[in-house]
Amino acid sequence: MQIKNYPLADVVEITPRVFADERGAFLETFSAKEYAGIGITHNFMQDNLSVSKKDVLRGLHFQKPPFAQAKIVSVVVGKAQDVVVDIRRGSPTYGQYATCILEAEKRNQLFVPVGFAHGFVALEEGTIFTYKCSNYYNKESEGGLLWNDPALGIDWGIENPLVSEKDEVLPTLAEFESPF
Ligand SMILES: Cc1cn([C@H]2C[C@H](O)[C@@H](COP(=O)(O)OP(=O)(O)O[C@H]3O[C@@H](C)C(=O)[C@@H](O)[C@H]3O)O2)c(=O)[nH]c1=O
Repeated sequence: MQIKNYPLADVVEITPRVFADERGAFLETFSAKEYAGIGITHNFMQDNLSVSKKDVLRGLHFQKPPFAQAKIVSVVVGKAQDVVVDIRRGSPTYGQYATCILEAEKRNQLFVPVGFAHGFVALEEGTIFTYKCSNYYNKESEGGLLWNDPALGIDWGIENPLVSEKDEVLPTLAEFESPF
């Protein structure tokens, strides 16, 4: 398992060890024991999967406490540009973002801590994005930030993403009060 730290504290990219042989490949995508060794001690309660057309952008999302979620995100088919924004009040990197290309071929994962807004854009047709969540979905606890807020200045790498109506009306950083 390879670990890469990011400039935003607690965000970690994990690349599990892949055992390749003449049949194909095998890897452990999660092990509570191994991940606890790098500080990820959450009790993961829900696994999600989404399928996206090329240029679909989902985000930026989070759930408010007491339904806040840490996530381990990855791509099993295709490729996505993943983005996390630090919304922890008092954090030295509040309002800053980090980005990571998640690729089925690389098998890499990103750990998204509680206190981050999360989104991604699908870079290939039929991108299948999977993630583990440390809390259950709770509709009333949904929150978000506007993906193209100039104050965030996120370079999504594409011109005209396909964004849901719900995501087009999320607040900007200036309009928003972080629950974290
Ligand atoms: C997230 C979620 C959605 N749903 C339902 C609600 C809705 O009818 C349908 C689609 O929901 P959304 O449009 O919110 O799906 P989506 O835009 O893919 O939402 C996801 O975006 C990424 C960036 C994240 O980080 C996730 O945590 C999640 O917020 O699925 C659930 O039943 N359970 C869930 O956990």
